[in-house]
Amino acid sequence: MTKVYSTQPPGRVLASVEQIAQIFPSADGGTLQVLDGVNLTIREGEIVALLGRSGSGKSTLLRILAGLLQPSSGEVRYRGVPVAEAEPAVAMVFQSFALMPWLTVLENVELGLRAAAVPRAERRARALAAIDAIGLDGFETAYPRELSGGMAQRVGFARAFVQRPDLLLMDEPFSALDVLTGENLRSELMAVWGERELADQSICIVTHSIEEAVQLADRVLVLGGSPGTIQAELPIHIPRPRDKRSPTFEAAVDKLYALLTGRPAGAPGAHTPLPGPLTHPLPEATSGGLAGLVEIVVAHGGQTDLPDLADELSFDIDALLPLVDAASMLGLLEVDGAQSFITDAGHAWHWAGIQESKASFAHLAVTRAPLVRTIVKALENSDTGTLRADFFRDLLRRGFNEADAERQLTLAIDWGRYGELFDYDADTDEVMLSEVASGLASLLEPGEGTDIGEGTGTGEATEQKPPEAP
Ligand SMILES: Nc1ncnc2c1ncn2[C@@H]1O[C@H](COP(=O)(O)OP(=O)(O)OP(=O)(O)O)[C@@H](O)[C@H]1O
Repeated sequence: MTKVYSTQPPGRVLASVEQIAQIFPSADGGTLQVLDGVNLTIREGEIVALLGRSGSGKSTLLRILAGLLQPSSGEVRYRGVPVAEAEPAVAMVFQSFALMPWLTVLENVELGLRAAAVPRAERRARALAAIDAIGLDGFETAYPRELSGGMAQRVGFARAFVQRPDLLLMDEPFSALDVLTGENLRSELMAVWGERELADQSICIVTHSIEEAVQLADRVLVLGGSPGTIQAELPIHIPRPRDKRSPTFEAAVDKLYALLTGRPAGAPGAHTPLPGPLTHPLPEATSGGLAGLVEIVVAHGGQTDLPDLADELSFDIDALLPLVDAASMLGLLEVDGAQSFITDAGHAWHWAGIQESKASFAHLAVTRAPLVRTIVKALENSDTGTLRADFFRDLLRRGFNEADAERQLTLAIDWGRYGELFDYDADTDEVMLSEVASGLASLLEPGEGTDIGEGTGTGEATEQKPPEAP
């Protein structure tokens, strides 16, 4: 029978990180602070989920916890002893499976034991038992290329189990799988883990899925902010197996949803940077997606419970997050906990004719979306109303990596084009101001704050720096 674990009295501390900060070199030769002042403990026998949005530093924190990455400052301890290198009692499962393509399933599973110099016969016996436990019998001689994603991740689990770790670290292990395969493997993992005899084995799983966190964890830590810190902790006292439709499950999802969408604790404060493109990135939502969300909320009478809406649309709730964030950044929706309400601006935008709705979107984007505002302002301050897109890419790379900077620019161009604020010519790689935007100049007086692109000329914009760590 499956062991029903935790929500039991906490065991002894297995692993802890104290005051961790992580600073990476960024593409432009500067630095990018990903984590700051992170503290967490993992106790024997508990399952902890690290929940956060993309880029919040979850994987970085997990690698630090595993001893695979030395933090810029702070300390990692394992059973009270500072960790200086990869911790042998810790095993890791990766989103990308990370299998050796030239080795068979059996050889992949044996690999860690080989490195630990476990004798051949014991190695083989343990690997076969782990393969058996995770339902891979018959695939021992297969190569990774012959396996489906779900089977490949089973190898990832077997490779971790075979080490008999005290702490299993998992970095979004189900997110590369289709929904059904992921769901199935998640339940099997819990069954296999639950059958194991040792009561002190722990799991720390990184996820951006609220439901996955509630499904698996005894405790959910919400990582967020820039740089990332632990912003909230929610114990999940729901007996296993957990029913997604139960009121307690739904209440936990709502709570986490509110924590993820809410303002970081303590904000705004004296050290809170002014809203700018680097501190307030555009959420991943197109103008078309925003129109769809507003349409749906209007159809629900102007108010909807977001987890219910996700359910209704058969979406994982976190798929809605960027759309909801974008709608609230633009003032089209207001979010209170898990409830969202259409605002007057949202109503006006929805019911207006095409030209009018574009004009009201333009107004909202210029006044409320920092990157759109920065682009309009920089274009206004150039003689020709045209600038190379690289100018904006360079600015964005002060706070984002290459791919995220490009995504931000693409989103801003989509919003700018929809509002007819500016256009982009892919042949010349130039961004051009439209006439509509010129009329919005009065909205761009100093004082409303952007951290790049503010000032009277484009030269000044390049001198702006990413926000300093408080
Ligand atoms: N070795 C590195 N060098 C430079 N930057 C890095 C490095 N590793 C991570 N980063 C950057 O740190 C930030 C946080 O990355 P991380 O992978 O920890 O986030 P995450 O929350 O796990 O995101 P996701 O859910 O998208 O995987 C990102 O901007 C990433 O590009």
